[in-house]
Amino acid sequence: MRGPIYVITDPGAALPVVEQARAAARGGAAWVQLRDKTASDGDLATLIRLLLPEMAALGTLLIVNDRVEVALATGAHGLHIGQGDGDAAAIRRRMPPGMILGLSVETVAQARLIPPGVDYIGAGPVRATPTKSDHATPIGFDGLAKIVAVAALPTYAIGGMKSGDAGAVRATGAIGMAVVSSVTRAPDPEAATRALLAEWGMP
Ligand SMILES: Cc1ncc(COP(=O)(O)OP(=O)(O)O)c(N)n1
Ligand SMILES: Cc1nc(C(=O)O)sc1CCOP(=O)(O)O
Ligand SMILES: [Mg+2]
Repeated sequence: MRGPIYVITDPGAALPVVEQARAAARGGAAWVQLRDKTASDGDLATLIRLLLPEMAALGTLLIVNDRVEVALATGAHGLHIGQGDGDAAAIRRRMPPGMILGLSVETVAQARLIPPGVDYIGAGPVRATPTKSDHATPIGFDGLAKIVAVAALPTYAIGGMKSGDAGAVRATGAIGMAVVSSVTRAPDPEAATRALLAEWGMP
């Protein structure tokens, strides 16, 4: 199984997205997700093609948020979609073998309906967060534990996750945490990633 720290980039942070991704990978993030609602498909594809070999060399998976066509065209390691981003089963059928598909899950009811072919879920928001203005109702750690139990898939906690949360996340059965601001808005994103990893008992 993949490591516990999943970093999602933020074009609103001071550091350029490309440097956020590099810092997270150097710091030991198992996953980096490129999330930019406004970038053109062309610019996003250029960024993915630049980062893919760098991420692969560091053992980090590069995941694309939302953009099915861009993820497929660039050969990204994976794609992350939310409940409103399309039919996961239909998208899976278009993906080559080995490409990773992640799905957001906000409720136990959604967890019961995860189609085959989803590789992992991001469950949340655990806490309310200003990073995603349209987030669902926060589920807390209790809600997270219920989703983990029903989904029976590798689960990353998301939404307000920060230093000090590793124990509570682990207690729910989730395998890690997905973070935006805890890393991308830290003074030193590489060190912040490393510190989160250390809290999970990873070197
Ligand atoms: C790992 C992970 N989990 C959840 C999300 C949220 O996806 P979604 O609900 O589609 O919202 P947007 O990120 O598209 O605003 C995620 N991106 N990553
Ligand atoms: C991208 C995203 N998805 C969420 C969900 O609940 O599905 S919460 C979120 C933003 C998480 O940002 P931060 O780590 O800064 O709180
Ligand atoms: Mg989405």
